[in-house]
Amino acid sequence: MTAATVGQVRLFGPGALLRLVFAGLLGVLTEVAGIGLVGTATWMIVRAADQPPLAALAVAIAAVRGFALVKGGLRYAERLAGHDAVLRVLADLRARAFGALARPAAGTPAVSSGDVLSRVVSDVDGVQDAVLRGALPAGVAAVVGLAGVAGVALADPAAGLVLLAGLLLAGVLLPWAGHRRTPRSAAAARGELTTATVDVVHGVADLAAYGALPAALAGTAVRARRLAALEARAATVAAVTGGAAALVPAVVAVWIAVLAGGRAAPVLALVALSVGEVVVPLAAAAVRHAELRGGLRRVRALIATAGPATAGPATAGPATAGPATAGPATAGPATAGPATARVQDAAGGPDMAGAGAEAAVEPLDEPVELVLRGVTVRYGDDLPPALAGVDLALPAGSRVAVVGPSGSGKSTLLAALAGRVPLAAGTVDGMPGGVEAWRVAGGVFADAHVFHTTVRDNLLLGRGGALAGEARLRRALTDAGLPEYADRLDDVVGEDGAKLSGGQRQRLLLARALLAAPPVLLLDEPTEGLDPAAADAVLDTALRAAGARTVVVVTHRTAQLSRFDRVVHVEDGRANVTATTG
Ligand SMILES: Nc1ncnc2c1ncn2[C@@H]1O[C@H](COP(=O)(O)OP(=O)(O)OP(=O)(O)O)[C@@H](O)[C@H]1O
Repeated sequence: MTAATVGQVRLFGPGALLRLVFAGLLGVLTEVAGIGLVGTATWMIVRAADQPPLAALAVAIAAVRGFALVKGGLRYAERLAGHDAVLRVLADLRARAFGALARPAAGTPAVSSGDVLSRVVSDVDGVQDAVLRGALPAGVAAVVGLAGVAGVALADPAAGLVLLAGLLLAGVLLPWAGHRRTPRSAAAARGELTTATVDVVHGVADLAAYGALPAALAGTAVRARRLAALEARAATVAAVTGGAAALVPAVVAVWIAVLAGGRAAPVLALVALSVGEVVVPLAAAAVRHAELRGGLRRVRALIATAGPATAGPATAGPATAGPATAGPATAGPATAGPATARVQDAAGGPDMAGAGAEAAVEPLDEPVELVLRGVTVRYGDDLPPALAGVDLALPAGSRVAVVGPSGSGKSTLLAALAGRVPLAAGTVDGMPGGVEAWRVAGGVFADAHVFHTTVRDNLLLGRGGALAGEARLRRALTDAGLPEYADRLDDVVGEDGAKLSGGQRQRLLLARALLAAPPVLLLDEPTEGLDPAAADAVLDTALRAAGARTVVVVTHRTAQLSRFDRVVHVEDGRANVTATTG
């Protein structure tokens, strides 16, 4: 998808444009009624000072009443028409955005669900602001401003010139300056933040299991602060330019009052003030438009990825929902990912050094013997125990297979060893003092998550985010049976490994666990998704790579059992240990 292709995507069709023009026309009439009201009322007050007969003021009195009534009615109609047009545009845009997501054209790059959330919700909603607070008021201001200048100039050319100068300053110069000074990257920053947040929420168990949660939260906080800083800057620019613009009509009115003199002066001054008020909101609207610009482009880019079947509903007129085959939608947050040291540096927050240092851990090298005594785990008071009084010794360096029917408690046993579930009764003895449980026992759990970031960053989670030499990363990948990614460390793997096959995803998780290398390596079905021969080969290399560490593997493959010293049979939350002959 080229920039030109994206640029050609129309956000609304001719039908919506007609409705918007109608709303704009009502807006112009509303403002004219307002200006007429102010002008007539001022003239009437000035004239009343001469104490003329009431009949001389009758027409003016009727006109004031008429303008006031008409203005209220027109304002209501204008709001109705404007919102109706915009809400139709939004409904249509959402349908097209969902259509593009449901049936993307061939070759469309994947967008993370967090980023999609940001595009479909806040970016599409931004169109409402862009139209109602930007395009419509700008159109109305242009027409009313020109008509106002012409009217005032007819009565007093010098006053007309002053008004023109004021309108150019408040309605063109200040909005232009505000537009230029507003940071453009807020929409992309918002997308990055939602992507990172969704990733952290989905991967929170893994982040906790590898002790990387504080760093990930710190990284997300940095993105949040960055977005807040961009929004604060935009708000400051809007306040400064909007405040300056608000002063202009008052100065213009005083100037015209002095310039015109006589009875016409108050009428001209107040009419000029009313015309000036129409352009004042444009300064804030320009800043808002600058903020929304990135979002609007992202919406266009998303719609441009629609496949041929989703050329949009009949009313949409998306002329170019054509073949989109290359390039990411926008400067997308493809590598938001968990907060590793590298990502944090890029984000540049002040507290990142601390978070990175906290994350820098080396694997524990001491041998550990864990012993479970009477361990009972319950997931709810009214539920039967998932583990019921399990006794199990895991000598240092032992190789233990855990087998049993589905739902028998195998994963819960691993969770108990890793300290991931509270024990209703019993103890896990042998944990070295002063060391977090995740550094002693960890690995691949049933709910393991692959982060929407690079292969490298996914592996580094297994080192608590600490930088590891490329050679170690490559060896972990090779040991886990994923050598094809040894030279692709910077490939982004998609949301929860969407760009990997099921088997590759599993091997990436295994590589992460091998790199973390805790003294007790827990692997919950690490070769799931591989064919039997590949599963056996990967298990062999993984067991070899684990060296002197204890390895506990949940497996359904009885053919693999000969590789273990002992087999734990789990049934209804109870464990029976048998030694193997292999
Ligand atoms: N978070 C949870 N909340 C409630 N019940 C749970 C939870 N996790 C597991 N259980 C229940 O605890 C029991 C043991 O589950 P566990 O996941 O340990 O079994 P498993 O042997 O690993 O199964 P599988 O081989 O299918 O993965 C099951 O009855 C399961 O329904």
